[in-house]
Amino acid sequence: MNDDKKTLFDKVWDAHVVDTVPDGPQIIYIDKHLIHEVTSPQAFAELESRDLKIFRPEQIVATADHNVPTLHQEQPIRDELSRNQVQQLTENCEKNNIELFGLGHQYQGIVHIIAPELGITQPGMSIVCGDSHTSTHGAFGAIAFGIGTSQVAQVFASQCLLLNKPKSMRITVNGKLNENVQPKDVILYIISKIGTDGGTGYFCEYAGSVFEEMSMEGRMTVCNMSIEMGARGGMIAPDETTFEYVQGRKFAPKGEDWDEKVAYWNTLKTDKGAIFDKELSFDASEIYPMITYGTNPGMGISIHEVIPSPQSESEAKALQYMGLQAGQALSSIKVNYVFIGSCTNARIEDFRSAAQYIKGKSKSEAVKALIVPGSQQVVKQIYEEGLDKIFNEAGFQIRQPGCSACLAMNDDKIPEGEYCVSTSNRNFEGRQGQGARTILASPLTAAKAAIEGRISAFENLN
Ligand SMILES: CC(C)[C@H](C(=O)O)[C@@H](O)C(=O)O
Ligand code: SF4
Repeated sequence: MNDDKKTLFDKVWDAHVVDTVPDGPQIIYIDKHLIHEVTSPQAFAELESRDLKIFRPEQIVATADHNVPTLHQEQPIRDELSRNQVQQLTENCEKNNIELFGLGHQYQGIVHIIAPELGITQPGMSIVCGDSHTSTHGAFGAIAFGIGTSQVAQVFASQCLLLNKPKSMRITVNGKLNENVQPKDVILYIISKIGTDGGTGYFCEYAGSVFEEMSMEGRMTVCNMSIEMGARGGMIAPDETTFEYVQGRKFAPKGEDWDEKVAYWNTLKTDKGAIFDKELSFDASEIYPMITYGTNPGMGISIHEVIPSPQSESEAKALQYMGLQAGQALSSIKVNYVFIGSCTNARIEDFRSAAQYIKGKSKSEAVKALIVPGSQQVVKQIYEEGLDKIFNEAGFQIRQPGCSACLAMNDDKIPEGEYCVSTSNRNFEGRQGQGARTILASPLTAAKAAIEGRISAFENLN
């Protein structure tokens, strides 16, 4: 074993170890704690019941995203449960001096979209949130992962977590991506190959030319879905692309502090010869635009393939739920909804790529098409760049920021039995509404499905 050689994960982890239980777990310091309205109330209540104070409120950032409506956010929330949760978050933040970007705030949005865009997410940090898609922030070379509500309380009280170090895994993708392949397709492809438990027990580093050449927003899309292959989190070594993205953002380091940070961040790379517990590699040229046809994100195929035969009872059940049959062509599915949004794909680049395709076209009459920006800042960009006109002219509806139809926790639900081509990350039974049928895809593929009312391959594949 090459003990002196460290992985990117080791370097960031080791820098956060406060104490080690001999042959046991370690106490890890947490730099940033993100919270939202769904998983924080019980943790606040626990602290209160034990008469404990929030240890470092200045390291916590809150937003309201999961159950907020995406229409008329300026009005009181109609749904009682949602209204109470959002109200409770506001009260808890006020009481405990926690920065809240709540409804109506210029920085409000999906927690995994706002932290990076505000420069809160930085390389080398440890970041947690009571939310599984916290893995998104790993795109910056941070150790970022979702935690349960009792751990949220632990971090509130101590700014630390007691953790066992996960195993290490590296996924390398080299080569040149095919035309119309987006970062979403890369991660859907990986999950279709390794399955939804391929990363279980591991923290995954993505390496290779494909990720090196990818934009920060694309890297976030990839890391976001690490959790869907079972990994604790995913990360990508910070580089010039990362620094350029972070520099100048509201909470990014400035002046001398910036130079010092960049010097440190430059050291955050896996050493040559460092050993991973598991290594996988894929060839970029084999990746085509992807879609899912089942009820887990691993049930994915290239867009020009037909629905495969089920390999297990659960796959057969998934096909039944989806109303699909082995051998069926994707083009025969009548698409009812298209949802471009969620913490996977609701950043400006996602909307730019969709708008570029949509420009001058009209959506199919059979399709309801929703554009749900990930944050107020993304909304602003959409209007500044004139993308709103493209979407409106094509018959797409632009909503206000929130998790929206990614999960059926707010008003944006897909009706039973209907098909939704969605840029979100989960296609579980009932995820978008009871009986709703979710087909995961990239923003570009989703935009195309909205125009055509069906799923079809891009020209270069015909
Ligand atoms: C509500 C929250 C706990 C949940 C998660 O942890 O991921 C949600 O964000 C999701 O995507 O299912
Ligand atoms: S957008 Fe979807 S996946 Fe992301 S945090 Fe919200 S509910 Fe979870």
